[in-house]
Amino acid sequence: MSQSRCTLNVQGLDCPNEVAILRDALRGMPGVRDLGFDLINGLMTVDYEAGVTSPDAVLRRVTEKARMQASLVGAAEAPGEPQASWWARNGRWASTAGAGVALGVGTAIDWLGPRLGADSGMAARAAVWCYALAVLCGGVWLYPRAVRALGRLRLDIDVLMGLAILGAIGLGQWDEAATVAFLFGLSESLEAMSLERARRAIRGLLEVAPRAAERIGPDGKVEAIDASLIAKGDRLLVRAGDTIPSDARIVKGRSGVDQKAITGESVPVDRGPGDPVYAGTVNGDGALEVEASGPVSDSLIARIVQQVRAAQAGRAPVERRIGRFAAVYTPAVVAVALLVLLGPPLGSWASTGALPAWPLWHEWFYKALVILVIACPCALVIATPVAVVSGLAAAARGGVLIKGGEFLEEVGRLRALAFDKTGTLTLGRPDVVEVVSASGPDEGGRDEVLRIAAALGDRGGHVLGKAIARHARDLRLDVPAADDYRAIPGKGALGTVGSVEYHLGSHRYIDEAGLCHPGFHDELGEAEKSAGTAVAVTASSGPVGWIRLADSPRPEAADVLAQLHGLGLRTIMLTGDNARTAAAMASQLGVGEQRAELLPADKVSAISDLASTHGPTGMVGDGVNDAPALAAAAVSVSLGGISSGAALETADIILMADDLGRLPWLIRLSRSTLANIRQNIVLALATKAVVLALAVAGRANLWMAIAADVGTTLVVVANSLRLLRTRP
Ligand SMILES: Nc1ncnc2c1ncn2[C@@H]1O[C@H](COP(=O)(O)OP(=O)(O)OP(=O)(O)O)[C@@H](O)[C@H]1O
Ligand SMILES: [Zn+2]
Repeated sequence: MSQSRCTLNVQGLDCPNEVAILRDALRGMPGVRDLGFDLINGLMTVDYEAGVTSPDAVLRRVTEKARMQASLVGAAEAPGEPQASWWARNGRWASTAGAGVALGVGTAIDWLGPRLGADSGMAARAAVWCYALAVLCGGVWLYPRAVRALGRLRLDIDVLMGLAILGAIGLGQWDEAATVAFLFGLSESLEAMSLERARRAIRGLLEVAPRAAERIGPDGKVEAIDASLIAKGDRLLVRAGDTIPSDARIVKGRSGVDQKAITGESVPVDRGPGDPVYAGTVNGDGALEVEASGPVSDSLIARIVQQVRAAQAGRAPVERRIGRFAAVYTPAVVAVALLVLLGPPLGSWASTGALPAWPLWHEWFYKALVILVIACPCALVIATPVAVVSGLAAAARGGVLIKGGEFLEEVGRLRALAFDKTGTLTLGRPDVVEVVSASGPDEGGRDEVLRIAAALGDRGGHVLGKAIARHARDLRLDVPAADDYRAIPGKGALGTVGSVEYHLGSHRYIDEAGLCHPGFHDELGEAEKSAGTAVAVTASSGPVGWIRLADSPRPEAADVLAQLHGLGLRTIMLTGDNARTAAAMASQLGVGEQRAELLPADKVSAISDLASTHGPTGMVGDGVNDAPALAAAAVSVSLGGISSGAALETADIILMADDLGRLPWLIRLSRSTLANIRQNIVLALATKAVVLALAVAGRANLWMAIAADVGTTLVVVANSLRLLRTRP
């Protein structure tokens, strides 16, 4: 039995209310493991045991038990506009408008009737009919849901509003009941509208790949096809200025390609035959002929969109905390309402032995109704998901892929950031700058050192070894094959060349292996003072020579580090390189702190050590050989998502471009998201507190309470959507 996942597009899934209904409907269903909800896109993901249940069974359960319209969404396919009926799309507005008109007419009759000399009794009756109509229209969506929620013994917004309307009618205040129904309908319509806007904005951000493509047939004829039909190996024509329809390799042509859709940076990158290009990126001035590397659904941009969707569906910790708060908040406010309703009469009963007369009850009952309305947690509950989703989408557009709301949240809380040196702070492309033979300064000795080092380097995947092998080949030396190759991570490597065992590695490594000689030791020590990294080459009989390699720092690194310091973060460089080289690089870049000569396991313990001294510590690496340290950090960031598939898998956050430039922006984005959530919560709570105080004092009426609730919800959503406009 295997774990599978399916996604359902559920109509009307935009409030925590529906989440509760769906959870109830699927509770206890055999084979259903876990549910995820994406309120912005109206999606529900279901993790289930294939073989025990199926997507169709889940879908049936949703339509039958939860009575909600739903459809299955293919994994790769974008959940496009749902095929909704006119009523599903415009029903809310229509019924709200109906309620508004009825309310307006009722108020007019109520007010003008007697003044125009009509029979006041008749005018009042006519007005009540209008109000009743408004109550009916404004609440058409509400009543069935309220009844269903009551059936499940849930006190949700629908029940609270239903009670408020019913209560007002019970008090004979038809005008109030009508106002509540109308305002509630209006709030739902406005909320649905602003969520739909958010939905569209996010879809627009992420769905950049074109839907059409031009395929070149074997006969050379060009045919227009739907992008979804592209298969691996198809020849495609990409005209100048066109968006590239799928990930591909260039066969013919040369052009500047704008990779903004993926990296967030609008700089044309020169691309020619053999180079990869990606779906969603924009071709410059040259026409290209490319060979598709797979269907559009496998493209990098599709994977990014899927990741962002999955991240949106997950719940950030703040969101969970708010959910827990709301679970306490609503019952607490309802308790206050009961207290306000029952406190005074019970008090007077205790002192006089009789319950007060009805007219007195009237006032308390009304107060209690107002408080019930305040008990709605909607503005509070919606505050976080919209902010998080907007933040995730803004990040994706800026070329930063964040795998979950929790990481977006966490990265703003970091106190320190550790960086791997090679490939992260440096370009990771070292060049050989000096070769010295232990046997003397003649050319033949130097070539021998290079040939042996290259033979070993060729066998392994270490950047230094590979750089040496490349250098030897550039010099047209013939590099022998090494046997019995073995790498010792963080130290070096050994192997036999022509039946002699050789070692290639750090000075520390050959010292520890007892392969160093006093004179060589001092010379190598001197060499280590110069820029770069010196690696020693030794045989079991003694030193052969050393090779010094230099790696240049990333051009943006110093500036990025300075900006991070400006944001109050500590920066630490972690490296396996020797202490001198590390110190030189650290001071050149302005890194706050550095730790050198670390073995891979030391990097992991360095992370936990930093976390205990500085607080939450993140780690930035290239995802190639620093996976354990990345996994140990509070948040891991890797760079170069566009050039290395590995980077996409290993970290929580991926800078798609092959540079560090977005790092300070990411921190700022995360902090503004957190600030945004805080503002929303403070605003929602403050409005509620004010209205609650007014209500208890008898100074608030129903429409005020609802208007405050609706107003806050709208302001909160609008405030969150501001994050979408955060650009690097
Ligand atoms: N396969 C190898 N070939 C040559 N030298 C090696 C090899 N493996 C390790 N070394 C030596 O050990 C040192 C530390 O290696 P390690 O791989 O931990 O760090 P690094 O990749 O150079 O730097 P960083 O830790 O910043 O990524 C290197 O500087 C090098 O001197
Ligand atoms: Zn030594």
